[in-house]
Formats: sequence, C-alpha cells, structure tokens
Amino acid sequence: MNPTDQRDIPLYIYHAGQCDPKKCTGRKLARFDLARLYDRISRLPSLAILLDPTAEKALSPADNYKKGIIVLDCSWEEVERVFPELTKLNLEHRALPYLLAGNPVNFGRPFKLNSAEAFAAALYILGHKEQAEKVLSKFNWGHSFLELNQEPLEEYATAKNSTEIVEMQSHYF
Ligand SMILES: C[S@@+](CC[C@H](N)C(=O)[O-])C[C@H]1O[C@@H](n2cnc3c(N)ncnc32)[C@H](O)[C@@H]1O
Repeated sequence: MNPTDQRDIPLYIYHAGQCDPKKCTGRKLARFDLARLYDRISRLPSLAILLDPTAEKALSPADNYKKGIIVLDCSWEEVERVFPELTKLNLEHRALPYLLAGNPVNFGRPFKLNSAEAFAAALYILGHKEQAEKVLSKFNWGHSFLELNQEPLEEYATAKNSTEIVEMQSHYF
C-alpha cells in the first residue's frame, strides 16, 4: 500500500460541455474548490492520471498520482468517441476496478460512476480516504457510494499493483 500522503491530490475535470450544468457533479466540485475545471484539452496537466473507463490498465496504489487525477466529464454516450482523442496527450490512462454507482441516476450499476464517485474511488484506492469522503460529502447520495463499496474499496487499497486489483475485482462480480 502507498504510504498515505496527507496532502490532497490535485483533482482536475475536463468538461466536455455535454451534460446538464445543474446536475453535473464535476461542476459542483469545482464550485466548492475541490477540483479545477478545464474546458480546453491543451490545458490539462501532463503525466496526470486520466480516469478512463476504456483503459486497459486498472488504477492501483502503485500508480504515481503526484501530478493529479483527471476526470473527463462527458455524456456516457460519448465515452467511446472522446477518450481515444485524448491518447495523444501525455497522460496515464487508468480504469477503475469493479465498483457500484451509488448515485440516483445509475444506482447499483457496476463501472458506471459519475465524476464525483470516480474521484472518490481513485482517492480511496490511492490511500487518500479523507479526501474521498470530503468529495462525497457534497452530495446527499455520497454515503451510499461508500456503503455499497466499502469492502472492495478497502481491499483494492491494499493491492500491490494493477494485476492484483484485477484479480481482486473477480471476488465481487
Ligand atoms: C462519463 S462522465 C459522466 C459524468 C456525469 N454526467 C456527472 O455529472 O458526474 C464520468 C467520468 O468519470 C470517470 N469514470 C467513471 N467511471 C469510471 C470507470 N469505471 N473507470 C474509469 N473512470 C471512470 C471517467 O472520467 C468518466 O468520463
């Protein structure tokens, strides 16, 4: 497990402008200064981790997160089109392991997390549990995400590497 670094990990959102601004969890995090919002790809910090549901490699505590974590806030219908466009950037693409959405839109659906849940899951796996809880505290469904996923999140946070995370997730299918 990573030694827990008490400093918050920088969180970035690339906002593709495809969702209802009133319901967008990424915009809400930016309003609370918990994440920084970008609407231009060129501004994204290089070498950061990009949470990409189409990535081949799973996020694990072995990943270097010092440059921050990026979420791409776009419509789920656009995911297959938009993520490949970002492969030209110098980012570390990582998928999250099996976890259930706790938000009312996709409640109980595996892998289909919203932006706030994706950040919280990554933070938890990387040993930044307090920051994960701070992110989720801004949403009235936030506790559901942690309750639904407590056991896998705790287990994933002990993994040595991506291969181990992939093995672990098979316990929850
Ligand atoms: C598709 S957007 C939808 C955002 C939603 N409209 C909202 O208001 O939060 C969710 C983003 O969270 C991240 N994400 C969600 N589930 C993921 C997974 N299983 N693996 C990696 N990233 C994931 C990705 O960056 C993805 O683009």
